[in-house]
Amino acid sequence: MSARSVEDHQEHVSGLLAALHTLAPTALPLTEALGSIVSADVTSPVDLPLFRNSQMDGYAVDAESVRNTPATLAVRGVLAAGSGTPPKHLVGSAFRIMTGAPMPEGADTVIPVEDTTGVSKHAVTINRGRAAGEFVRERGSDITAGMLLVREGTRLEPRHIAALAAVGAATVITYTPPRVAVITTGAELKSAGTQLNPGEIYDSNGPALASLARANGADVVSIARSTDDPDVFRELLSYATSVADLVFTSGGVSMGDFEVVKETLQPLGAAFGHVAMQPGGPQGSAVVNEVPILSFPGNPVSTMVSFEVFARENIRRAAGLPPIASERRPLTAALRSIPGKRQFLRGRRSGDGVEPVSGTGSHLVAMMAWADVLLDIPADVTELDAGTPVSVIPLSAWN
Ligand SMILES: Nc1nc2c(c(=O)[nH]1)N[C@H]1C(S)=C(S)[C@@H](COP(=O)(O)OP(=O)(O)OC[C@H]3O[C@@H](n4cnc5c(N)ncnc54)[C@H](O)[C@@H]3O)O[C@H]1N2
Ligand code: MOO
Repeated sequence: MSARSVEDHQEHVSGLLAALHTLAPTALPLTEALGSIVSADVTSPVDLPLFRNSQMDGYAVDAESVRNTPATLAVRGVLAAGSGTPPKHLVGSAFRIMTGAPMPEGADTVIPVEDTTGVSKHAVTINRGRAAGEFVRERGSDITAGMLLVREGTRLEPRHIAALAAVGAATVITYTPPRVAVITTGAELKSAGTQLNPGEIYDSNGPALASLARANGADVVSIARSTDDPDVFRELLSYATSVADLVFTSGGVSMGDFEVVKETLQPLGAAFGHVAMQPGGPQGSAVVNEVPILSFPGNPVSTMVSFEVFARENIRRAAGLPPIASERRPLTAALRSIPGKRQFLRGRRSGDGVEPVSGTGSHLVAMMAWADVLLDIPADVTELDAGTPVSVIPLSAWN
């Protein structure tokens, strides 16, 4: 691959990842669906309430018969919630009725038990009348069949689960999170929490890429680390492509003597080259066992910026998440930028503006933790005065 602009490489990567957008949706049992993203509008198959029922424990009557109180009425029976097909109401009589019980056909009002005096099992005195319709929950007064219940793109919260359950949906159709595998490379890498020998460092790209993928809706199915031995890398790659829809690698793509990613993937038809950006210049991509591989440079900031610029929006779209829009904010301080490369500098929102928070070095992983945006500086810009509006890319996946 010859040198490319960021836009050209974005287009190339989006082409490689096109299959992520056609993953078949998943039908999830409601009890497992919390937090998943609904992949198509859900309309209600039924009216809610399903039938006309009482809002109170009391007596179902017709309003007309209790207009003048006190009024003593014959009680024809007791209706509990779940009590089946409702009986017919006879004008001037009452049924004792519980909250949620179907209203007798023809009754139009419920008198709460507090407003009555029991005379006997078969008679009641109503002490206060009510207007027709009071304390009656009409069929369909919440939602009617065919109305929109949950919109496509909704992240399911408990209240959505409640509504779906209420209309009798046992499952909900959700986006299938793309499965992502991460392979970091480098003989110098150890896991956090272990003892380092001289020259070794902790692997931050594994946790970084895995959590970036997860935060943007992916299902991270494997995180592995390879030495610089091509056989080890090949084996990890073979496993990763058997379980994932997309594989990220980090490191081993530049000009050194031990570039295991490049060495292994190039014979398989991978493209390696330079993208006119900093950080994240060296980039590789391949398709192995029909699975797209994105090979990011090993420097920690380069890896994270590569994810943000090339992978994030593709994963979000596949997962059903909305895009994260860039913002325009005035710089709080002047800055300089390298000519010929699009710069993604680390910045932090400050009031309505944005301040640069780090040097340009792509090893400055701790400084990046202070940033909440990337300042997106075009390739042809070398100097910007304080107050100049710049495009900024939010880093947080959670809004
Ligand atoms: N002669 C040249 N050297 C380099 C060039 C170049 O154009 N000519 N480009 C530089 C740039 S820019 C970058 S970015 C890096 C990319 O190098 P690699 O992708 O081959 O990455 P490594 O050499 O494996 O590692 C680079 C750096 O990052 C550290 N690293 C690697 N993996 C991890 C990890 N998982 N966690 C934390 N840190 C990691 C590694 O120790 C190195 O310090 O190449 C430049 N060189
Ligand atoms: O392209 Mo590298 O990412 O600048 O350090």
